[in-house]
This record gives sequence, structure tokens and C-alpha cells, in this order.
Amino acid sequence: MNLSVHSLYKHFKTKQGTLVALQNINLKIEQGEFVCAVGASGSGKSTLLRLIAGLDTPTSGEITVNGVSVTGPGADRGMVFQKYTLYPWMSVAQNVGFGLKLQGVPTTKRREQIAYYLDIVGLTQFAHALPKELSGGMQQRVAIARALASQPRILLMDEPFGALDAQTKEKMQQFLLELWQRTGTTILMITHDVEEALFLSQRLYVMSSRPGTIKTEVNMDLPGDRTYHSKKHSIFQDRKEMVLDLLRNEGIPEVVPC
Ligand SMILES: Nc1ncnc2c1ncn2[C@@H]1O[C@H](COP(=O)(O)OP(=O)(O)OP(=O)(O)O)[C@@H](O)[C@H]1O
Repeated sequence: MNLSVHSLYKHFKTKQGTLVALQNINLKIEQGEFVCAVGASGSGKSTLLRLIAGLDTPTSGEITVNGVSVTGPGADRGMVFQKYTLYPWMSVAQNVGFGLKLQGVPTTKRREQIAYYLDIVGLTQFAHALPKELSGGMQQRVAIARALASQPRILLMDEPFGALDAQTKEKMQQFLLELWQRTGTTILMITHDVEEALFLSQRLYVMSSRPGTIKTEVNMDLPGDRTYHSKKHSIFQDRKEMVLDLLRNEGIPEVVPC
């Protein structure tokens, strides 16, 4: 599996004129990689992910998965959004199995898949609960299980922990890292949280605002296993300073001369 984004542009027509949301985006993600794109608000992160998911079309440029052009949504790309997008009237198990049902997966196979992915996210005992009976972090784990159950080639995550409190967010980051190590799923996650991006990814793209471009690519080759202690490592701290410096002048509203 590889995901390739080549010379991608996205313009939006607004009342003020044409807004260049993305300008000449080029990136590549290989099988099994965990990559983050980090940028200030308005740098086009969500637009980029929506284009890769096939939920919107580029103005120009090309996105391919395994060499095949993306022309719309597909089961090869699983999506997890910031806000919990579970169906409130369905049980946890029904939510996880929803995509499989749409794909026509037979009941027995579907049950097996649901049980497997509920186990992966540690929610087996909540299979029959309704989403409202779960905490925010648990609901997001159901959303991740649902996305994984369709066995996508790549998991696309749009600020998945943005709505969680600080402690739950930390636990979910650790959980996602372990899940990635166990399953080898290819992940592209966007976030405005620099520490989160540095902690989770093997590689990250730093995006600039107005227009959204890729400013630089950073390798996160931290020594040893990643735990919360990794954040205290001097390499981690140096990279954090570097990325924060790059972003420091971003996201400031344009000044209109008087
Ligand atoms: N459908 C749309 N029509 C017009 N402008 C849009 C549309 N979608 C996004 N934009 C504009 O494109 C730019 C990039 O938006 P986008 O939501 O992708 O940024 P972002 O980096 O994800 O921001 P945030 O972190 O705040 O979610 C913004 O200036 C936004 O106003």
C-alpha cells in the first residue's frame, strides 16, 4: 500500500474571491507508516484529509492509493473524525459492524470481525451498550474499531482526540500507538497539537497557512520504545522547539493596510 499526493491544489470560491486552501501539496506514505500533518488553524489540514478521503475533489493535482486515482470515498480509506460520529440508537457492536453490513459481509463473519475489533480497542464488555453510556474516550475507541473493521488500507484521522480532556487524550495517544504497533495499520493523522504529532508519528509534515503548503518534513527517529518518558528526551524537545518555531508566525490574521 502507498498513498501518494502529487501537486495538489484546492481553491474555494468565497464572497471575497478565490481562497487558495492548498497549494502544491506533495506527500507519500508507505505501508505501515504512522504519519502526522500538523499546522495552525486554517492551514488546510481538514481540506487535505477530506480530499484524500474522496469527500471533496481537488482543483488540480492527483491523489493515488496503490497507484489508483482517488475519485470518491472508498473502503480502502477509513475515516475517524474529531466529533463522535456513532449512531446513538445503535449498540456499540452494531456501530462497529455498520460498514461491514453495508458491504454485505455475512452475519457470522460480521460477528467475528466485530468481536475481534472490540477486543483490539478493549471494549468487549460494552458490546451491547449504547454510545451515550460510554465516556468520550470510549466512544472514540468505538469509532476507531468501526473504521478498522472494514479493513482499510489506510486510516485517516482528523483531530481524533481534539474533543477530549487532557488526561483522556494522553491515554488515547498511548492506546493508538499500541494499536498501531500491534496491527501495523497505515495511519495519516492531522492535528494542531505539535506534541501529539511528534509523540505519535514516525514522520510529520508541517503545514503553513494562507495558502496551505507543506513547509517541511520532520523525521521522528526517537531511540527506544515510545512512552511518556520519550517526551522528555532531548531529541523530542529539540524537534518540538523547531516545529513550534516554524509554526510561530503561522495562523496570524492578515493585516489589512489602512
Ligand atoms: N467549503 C469551504 N468553502 C470555503 N472555504 C473553505 C471551505 N472549507 C475550508 N475553507 C477554507 O479553507 C481554509 C482551510 O480550512 P481547513 O478547515 O482545511 O483548515 P484546518 O487547518 O483544518 O483548520 P482547523 O485546524 O481550524 O480545523 C480555511 O481558510 C477555510 O476557511
